[in-house]
Amino acid sequence: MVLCALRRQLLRSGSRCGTWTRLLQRPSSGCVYSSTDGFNHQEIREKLQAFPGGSIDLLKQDSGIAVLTINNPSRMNAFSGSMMVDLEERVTQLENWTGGKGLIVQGAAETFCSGSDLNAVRAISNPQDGMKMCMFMQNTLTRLVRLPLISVALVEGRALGGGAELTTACDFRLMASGSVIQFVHKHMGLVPGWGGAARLVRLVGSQNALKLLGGAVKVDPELGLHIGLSDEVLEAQQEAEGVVTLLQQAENWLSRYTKGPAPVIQAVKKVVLSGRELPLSDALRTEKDVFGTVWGGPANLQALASKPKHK
Ligand SMILES: CC[C@@H](C(=O)O)C(=O)SCCNC(=O)CCNC(=O)[C@H](O)C(C)(C)COP(=O)(O)OP(=O)(O)OC[C@H]1O[C@@H](n2cnc3c(N)ncnc32)[C@H](O)[C@@H]1OP(=O)(O)O
Repeated sequence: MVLCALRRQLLRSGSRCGTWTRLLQRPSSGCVYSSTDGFNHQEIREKLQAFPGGSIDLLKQDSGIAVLTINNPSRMNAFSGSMMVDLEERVTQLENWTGGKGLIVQGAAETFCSGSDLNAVRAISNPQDGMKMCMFMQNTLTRLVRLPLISVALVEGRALGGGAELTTACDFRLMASGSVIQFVHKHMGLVPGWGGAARLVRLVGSQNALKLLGGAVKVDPELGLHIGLSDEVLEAQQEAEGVVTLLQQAENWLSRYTKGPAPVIQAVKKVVLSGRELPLSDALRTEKDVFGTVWGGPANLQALASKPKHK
């Protein structure tokens, strides 16, 4: 669906790869659904705002790593309607962050996210509203995936339903010991609708995805590592100066991949993203375009002047 929509968009506008490059530069235009699909962005925003509670908090740090916190602890960080709108706004802020390199998505109060707020879900349980919410969240999470930042979901406690789907919208998942990712949709008489199934298949393969969705399997850190859903298990750590929090551990893990100037790290994410999402010939052309943005750039010239040895 994502690729089809993307290809439709590319074909509509002529030069396919040039357009994809523009999408990478202005990812907010890379939504899956638009008015041509009958999607009325303003209408669904207003509907969602009618279900308030909680917040999505963004902290942009000088290190170039931002922390996005799903914050609704009294409901195990379930997504209220206003939090869905908040998330979209935070993603817009991140798209415009020229100095950004990395992103950590976490839940408040030692748990990740228990999916949609069931109170809001009950109120919009008719098919029309459900489809609108689904398109809104797919657009937002697709834009999250396509941020030019290397992203990590820090999973502590439970990531259930839409919370499990959110973890798949990040490049990496770090699972704290004792944490669980569970696609509980089947138990709710549903399938994922925020793009989580499509992304899961790409992450763990269709066999594993069928098992996780069909069995509503509880994925603990060990199973997560085994099937490639999780990239690392984080344990509570003690250091001479005190406890190293899970967030600090996640930042240390991510900073291995975000050292260097923002334009170079963003270019890294863009070439990997196009390789992940596009057919090979289109991905190669995009890689050429992104290469052109760093070739002869300040970091490249500085590296050439310093006669580097990569020992
Ligand atoms: C398309 C829909 C789909 C999606 O978006 O993709 C979904 O996400 S549907 C939602 C899927 N999630 C769930 O079904 C989670 C249901 N909740 C639970 O299973 C449990 O609450 C828990 C998350 C496993 C935690 O259990 P426990 O530790 O025993 O705590 P409590 O049950 O007492 O929860 C504390 C408090 O939080 C409220 N809560 C939890 N999850 C939600 C939620 N998704 N929506 C609304 N409220 C939620 C729970 O009701 C408790 O509130 P109080 O009773 O007022 O204390």
